[in-house]
Amino acid sequence: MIEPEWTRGLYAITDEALLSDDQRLFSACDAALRGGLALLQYRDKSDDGEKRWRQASELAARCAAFDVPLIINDDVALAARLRSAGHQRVGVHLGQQDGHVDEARYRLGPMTIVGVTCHGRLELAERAAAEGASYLAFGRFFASRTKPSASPASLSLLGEAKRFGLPRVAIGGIAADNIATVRQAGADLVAAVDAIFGGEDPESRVSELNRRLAAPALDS
Ligand SMILES: Cc1ncc(COP(=O)(O)OP(=O)(O)O)c(N)n1
Ligand SMILES: Cc1ncsc1CCOP(=O)(O)O
Ligand SMILES: [Mg+2]
Repeated sequence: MIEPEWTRGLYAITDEALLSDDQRLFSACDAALRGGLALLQYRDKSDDGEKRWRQASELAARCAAFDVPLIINDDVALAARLRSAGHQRVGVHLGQQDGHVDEARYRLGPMTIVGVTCHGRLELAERAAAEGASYLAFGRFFASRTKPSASPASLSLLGEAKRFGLPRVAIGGIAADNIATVRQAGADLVAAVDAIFGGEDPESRVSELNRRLAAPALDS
């Protein structure tokens, strides 16, 4: 089977503190998309529904121009609304408290990308795979400025999770100096907030991360 484009590479995640208004958010995401992303996630933990709809719809259009799927963090209803508005390549990322894969699939359609947080636990990955997740996200692997409270995960998990046959995402404190480590350990996708949006010039940051990601993993 030919793997879809989105199953390997860099996965950028937005942050409302780093990208605090529409102009910053859209220009940083455009720059990151130009640098070369496999996926972009809209992660906004506010409860401002009007802002979330406005920003997510604009990002969905921008992602479509680059043929990159947009993943909505936490919010199946927002993803469903975007899909109803014609944004077909919109998926969702679910944490352990964010709802069930089968319900998300029912609302969003069978081909939708539904990613699941598995922290550092293979039994969560096993369950998510059985429920029909599209990818399994593990982490955090390093200290994270964005989410310092995230529980730590061990790198060996990435190799062990190969048996589920789904793209493995590594997240948490990943930057230019450690991205090759998670790739070598088996990550198919590498997710990052701060390393992409935590400073100037997301396009160069993404290009540099992609350059370092290009080394083949030991298990592929
Ligand atoms: C790709 C990816 N992996 C993990 C997470 C974390 O999801 P969750 O555990 O639900 O925590 P919040 O992001 O909602 O704070 C993620 N968002 N994306
Ligand atoms: C959402 C999330 N879940 C685990 S770590 C993390 C934050 C990742 O951000 P950063 O790449 O800045 O560590
Ligand atoms: Mg969540």
